[in-house]
Amino acid sequence: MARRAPNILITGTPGTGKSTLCENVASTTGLRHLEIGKLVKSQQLHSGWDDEFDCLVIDEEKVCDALEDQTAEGGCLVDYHGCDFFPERWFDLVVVLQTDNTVLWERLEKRGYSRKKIQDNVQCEIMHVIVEEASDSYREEIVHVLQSSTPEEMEENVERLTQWARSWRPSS
Ligand SMILES: Nc1ncnc2c1ncn2[C@@H]1O[C@H](COP(=O)(O)OP(=O)(O)O)[C@@H](O)[C@H]1O
Repeated sequence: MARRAPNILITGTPGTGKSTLCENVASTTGLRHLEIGKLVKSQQLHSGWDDEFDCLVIDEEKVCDALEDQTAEGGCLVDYHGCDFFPERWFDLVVVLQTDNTVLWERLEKRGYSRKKIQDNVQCEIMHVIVEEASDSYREEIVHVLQSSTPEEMEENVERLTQWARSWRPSS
């Protein structure tokens, strides 16, 4: 079945601005913002708490099952800090957000994360973990890495994705 609207994956380390970008693009384009972290909690798509990493252990299969119908229809903005377990066929565009390490540290501190959790996430950003995951999981031509350290960059990213979504046409 052909999609009527594009599906976009917005990924990146926690704190890089995925939710903010998605909320803005959802309001300019009408695409649906699917925040996987919230869905995992509200629909219990996990297998408990990981004490070491201080987060829920998501059940990737259940998450994919829960999203299958919506992604088949199209028009989804999927927001998650990981990207290697979604079916490749779901997405027309994959955006990886990146943030300056010091800026990211401050954002995560404001969020009240523990020192260890901040260090783990900033280390993940320094090592380009999500960029590599996206490059390993999707075709090179649909993966775009965008900077998200300043409000100006956020504005540019919203504009860019809005234009991209508006000019997208289903492939025949
Ligand atoms: N490009 C940016 N410039 C300035 N502040 C930003 C930017 N991106 C995100 N923020 C701020 O950083 C915090 C984390 O953003 P959020 O969208 O929740 O990140 P994520 O969904 O990736 O965890 C929020 O307070 C948000 O306003």
